Amino acid sequence: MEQRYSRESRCYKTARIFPTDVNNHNTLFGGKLMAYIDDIASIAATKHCRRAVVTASTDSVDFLQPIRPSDSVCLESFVTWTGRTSVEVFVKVIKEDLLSGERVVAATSFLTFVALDEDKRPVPVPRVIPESEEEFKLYETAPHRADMRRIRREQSKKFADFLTVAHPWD
Ligand SMILES: CC(=O)SCCNC(=O)CCNC(=O)[C@H](O)C(C)(C)COP(=O)(O)OP(=O)(O)OC[C@H]1O[C@@H](n2cnc3c(N)ncnc32)[C@H](O)[C@@H]1OP(=O)(O)O
Repeated sequence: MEQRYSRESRCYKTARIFPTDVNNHNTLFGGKLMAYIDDIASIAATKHCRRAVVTASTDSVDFLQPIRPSDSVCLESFVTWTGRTSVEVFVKVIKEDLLSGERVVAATSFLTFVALDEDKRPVPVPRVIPESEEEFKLYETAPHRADMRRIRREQSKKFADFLTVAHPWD
């Protein structure tokens, strides 16, 4: 079975916070950060699988600290765990006060991507191998998150079956 190190999927993105990126609290708009997260996570997933991938779920996004226009924001992303055809990707968001240099973890996120073959069907992915302390911690705790995802997915499907597809104006 093919395998790859977590570091082989690692990628980074650093950005300034522009006036058009902030909300009415003058902090980074959550939707903007989520777009950055999905973007960088999809790159990490693709680097690991070297195939087309789709986002199956954004499992969690925890906004831990507000990000201000005086900060830069640095996102780091890598594959932490693999199922048969899916990969779990972790994104760490570090904000840095550009004048003082102080850095804080401002947000964390887990996402699941599924690799697809040429016919858009799920296809097996290479196994991931952790190396650093952080990668091991994320790898060891992943089966629990995968169980939670499976339960949530089943609940989601049942809930979707219950929901009406009628438009409110029908
Ligand atoms: C990069 C982008 O912007 S993509 C755009 C947004 N994403 C999309 O449009 C994807 C829409 N969804 C789909 O196409 C499908 O639901 C797929 C491809 C994600 C899954 O297809 P399914 O037919 O349900 O596949 P299947 O049941 O075989 O599951 C395949 C894998 O996906 C995982 N999976 C499926 N749905 C979810 C979910 N909601 N959350 C987490 N994992 C999931 C399964 O656990 C399985 O993983 P495993 O093989 O590692 O055990």
